[in-house]
Amino acid sequence: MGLSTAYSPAGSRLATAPLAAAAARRGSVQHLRPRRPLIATVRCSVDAAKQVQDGAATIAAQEPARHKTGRLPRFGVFCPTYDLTSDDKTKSWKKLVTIAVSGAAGMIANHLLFQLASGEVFGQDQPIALKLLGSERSLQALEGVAMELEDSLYPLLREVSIGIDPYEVFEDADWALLIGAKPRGPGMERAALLDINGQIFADQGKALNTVASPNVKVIVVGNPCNTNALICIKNAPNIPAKNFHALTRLDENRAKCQLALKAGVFYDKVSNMTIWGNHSTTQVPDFLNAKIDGRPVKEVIKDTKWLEEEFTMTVQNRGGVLIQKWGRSSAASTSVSIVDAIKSLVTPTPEGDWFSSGVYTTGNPYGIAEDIVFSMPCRSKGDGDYELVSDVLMDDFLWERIKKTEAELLAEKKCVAHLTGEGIAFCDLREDTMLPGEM
Ligand SMILES: NC(=O)c1ccc[n+]([C@@H]2O[C@H](COP(=O)([O-])OP(=O)(O)OC[C@H]3O[C@@H](n4cnc5c(N)ncnc54)[C@H](O)[C@@H]3O)[C@@H](O)[C@H]2O)c1
Repeated sequence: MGLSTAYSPAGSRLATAPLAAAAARRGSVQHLRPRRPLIATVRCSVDAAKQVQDGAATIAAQEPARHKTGRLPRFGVFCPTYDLTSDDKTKSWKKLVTIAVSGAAGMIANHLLFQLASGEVFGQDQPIALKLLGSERSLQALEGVAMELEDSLYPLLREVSIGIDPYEVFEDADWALLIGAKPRGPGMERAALLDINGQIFADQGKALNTVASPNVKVIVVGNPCNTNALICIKNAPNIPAKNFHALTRLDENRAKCQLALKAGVFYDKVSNMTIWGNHSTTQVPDFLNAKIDGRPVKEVIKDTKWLEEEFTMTVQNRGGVLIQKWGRSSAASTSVSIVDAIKSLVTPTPEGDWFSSGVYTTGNPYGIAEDIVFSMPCRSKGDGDYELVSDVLMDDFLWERIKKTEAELLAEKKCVAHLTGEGIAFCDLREDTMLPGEM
């Protein structure tokens, strides 16, 4: 397939010139770039690929350099020298799409990266470049991930690079899938988690603002994902707020599964499933608007008590129960739901249906508080953008619960005021609603 491997030495190519160009494109709002980390991004470049024609020769050739610099060569980072227009099979492929993934050495990414590289997400004519962001601690593991990608011979995977500096890894990204976050340690207050992870997403929002494609689409997975997405939005004023999503698709998929099981139908018969609000136990799986085989759920499942109590609680607590059983948070099904979330934005939503995503509330037609990230029903033409669905039913049961999850998000917002430029944080989270998927 003509992929040639470039084992480029760590720190060999710093991104100062491209960064300046990206900053110039952006115009006025600039953020001061934080201190460059000690280990710079290992970037894929055709130059680097040309340096080496043969992997064994490369390693041998780099040994002296390694001894001189004390740095190890980075494995798994590659870019091709192969010309895509040179044979019939690849001639009709689309322009390369650059996808940045944070937390790339983590459990969710370990599934997701291979789904992305296979063409399952963006299509079999869409070549991709993967730019993997890890923490300093996970850099070596990141090399292992990159090596596995390389060894999988995915024809559509044109480049892999790794790094720990978001200003380098997010450069020119068309998509940013922000998975990396710190898990909550034993005894850690939820407010402390909001602060620690919020700081990560403030930094990453600034980096996206400065170096990513101006129309980058961002999906925030790391928890607490709604508030992390809000922090990103506030730190990336040059990117439309509409481009940011917090992942609630896993909750939607869980809700569809439970309804299908109860109704005794195949899961693809369940449509119009909305998760409202926060990706936490206050989330609201909406059985009022959902349909089974085109009919309102309440016409098919007449057991209202089950819908209001068991169904709702099962969906809300699914992540926590899974952790108890599995000993870790959901990874494979989360990855599948990220794939679903992206596909929902790049393919037209089937007529009459919708999907759930945590999106920015300003201008929403439901009367939900403005300026938070709230899961709501969306439709897309398949162009990466979405519109909110306006024709939804509301009743007292649904509205009461929507207000509860809204109150939680407004309280979370106050906890991170120092990260959104809105003054001094004041954190008064009444209940500790364990986040599905959170350790
Ligand atoms: N929204 C959802 O539906 C959903 C579902 C499941 C899990 N999650 C959340 O996703 C996150 C990741 O889950 P996981 O199972 O992959 O965790 P994991 O611990 O296996 O992986 C996280 C990775 O992120 C890295 N990391 C930490 N800080 C980073 C930073 N600043 N930049 C880049 N990388 C960083 C870590 O080194 C680690 O490799 C968690 O916050 C989890 O709660 C969300």
